[in-house]
Amino acid sequence: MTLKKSVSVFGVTGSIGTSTVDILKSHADKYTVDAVTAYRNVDALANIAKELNAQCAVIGDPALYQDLSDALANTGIEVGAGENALIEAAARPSDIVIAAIVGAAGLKPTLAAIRRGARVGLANKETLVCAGALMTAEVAKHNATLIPVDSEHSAIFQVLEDRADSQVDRILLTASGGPFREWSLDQMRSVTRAQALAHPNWEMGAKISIDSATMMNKGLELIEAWHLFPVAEEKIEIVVHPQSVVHSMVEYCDGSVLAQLGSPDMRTPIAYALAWPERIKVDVPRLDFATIGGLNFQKPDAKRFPALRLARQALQEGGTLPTVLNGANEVAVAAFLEDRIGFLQIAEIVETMMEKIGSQPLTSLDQVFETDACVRRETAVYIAAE
Ligand SMILES: NC(=O)C1=CN([C@@H]2O[C@H](COP(=O)(O)OP(=O)(O)OC[C@H]3O[C@@H](n4cnc5c(N)ncnc54)[C@H](OP(=O)(O)O)[C@@H]3O)[C@@H](O)[C@H]2O)C=CC1
Ligand SMILES: CC(=O)[C@@H](O)[C@H](O)COP(=O)(O)O
Ligand SMILES: [Mn+2]
Repeated sequence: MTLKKSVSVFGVTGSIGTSTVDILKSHADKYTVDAVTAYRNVDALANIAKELNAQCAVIGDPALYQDLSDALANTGIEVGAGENALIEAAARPSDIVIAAIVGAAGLKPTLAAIRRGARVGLANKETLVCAGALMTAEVAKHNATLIPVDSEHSAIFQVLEDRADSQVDRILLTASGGPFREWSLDQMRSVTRAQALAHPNWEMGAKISIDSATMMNKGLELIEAWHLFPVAEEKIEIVVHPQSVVHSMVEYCDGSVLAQLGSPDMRTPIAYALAWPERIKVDVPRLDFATIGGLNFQKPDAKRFPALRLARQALQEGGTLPTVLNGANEVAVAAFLEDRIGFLQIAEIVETMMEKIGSQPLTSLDQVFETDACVRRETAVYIAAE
């Protein structure tokens, strides 16, 4: 009989969070649940905490402490609220932490889990974009384990094994191209919020859906891949693959290309991060190749999707530039979702902030937090003045 593993889920009310809940419920013989967290969604958090028999529930917004306490009264579930409570929850001794908070808000709790040597299933790509080198150094220092949950990075992780950089010729990061893959720049000028949120293949939270539509998601994933896998930046290529069936590929020095394929359903990579190095059964739709018929691949269009160029520039220049790119993008995406700016302005604003703020050598995590806060302030001021 194998011992059950305890799991904490940060961002449990979100798209990745609820897919994780689904797997944990169907494998209750293998996993217990320690901490679950959300930001403002008290009712959903309380219901999930009760359903999973969690030990502890934390709400990010400190003003909602009493609401959560009331919702969990007489359950025996510990309750916390605010950023420090999120960090404390990550420091609790669960075996596995699924890091699925959206945006740079996920950085500090993820860091706390890494610092106690946990296994972290990382969905929160912004953590690696903002502070990749510092985070991977923390992983090594504390003997933590980082398992990518992002579908492309899970694919690469599954086919890369422990190959040395010298044996890898290319990492081929696949991109759906998003809802505007075939739209002209003129058409893209008047994109609505609803059109941008309608991803062709994946059901995801609002922020990453907009990132997919601008293809900034693939830019963030380029930076994420570079931090996760030991290859030179120029060996990471982005290829548009509209079906999102091939989740990414690795080309080796002998010409072999290994790919991981599957239905576009995040329960597969989440389950892999939970069960690694084993696999567990997941009830996802299976691929029917005869019905799919064909798989297509094409070059991304850097003119219509400037976010790709900006992300590669941030990766090449390094320092705090990826932090600037990420912070400006988060603020611009929020402004687009509130109908305060147009779709094409998102990348324009990111580019302006990268030029305005520039890059400093990366020295400490405190510097990352300060840069992130400064970029957010300046981007908000810039948007308000536009
Ligand atoms: N969705 C997907 O398929 C994929 C997502 N990812 C990455 O995973 C992460 C999560 O994405 P997704 O699940 O789509 O996002 P969602 O918006 O669906 O969920 C976000 C979660 O984070 C919580 N949250 C939001 N803001 C804060 C904050 N300031 N402090 C604490 N918690 C917060 C939300 O709580 P509340 O509900 O209370 O607001 C919610 O639980 C992102 O980094 C994304 O890029 C990667 C690959 C695929
Ligand atoms: C499911 C997942 O991993 C997302 O990051 C997805 O890849 C988004 O699709 P795009 O390829 O359109 O960015
Ligand atoms: Mn992805």
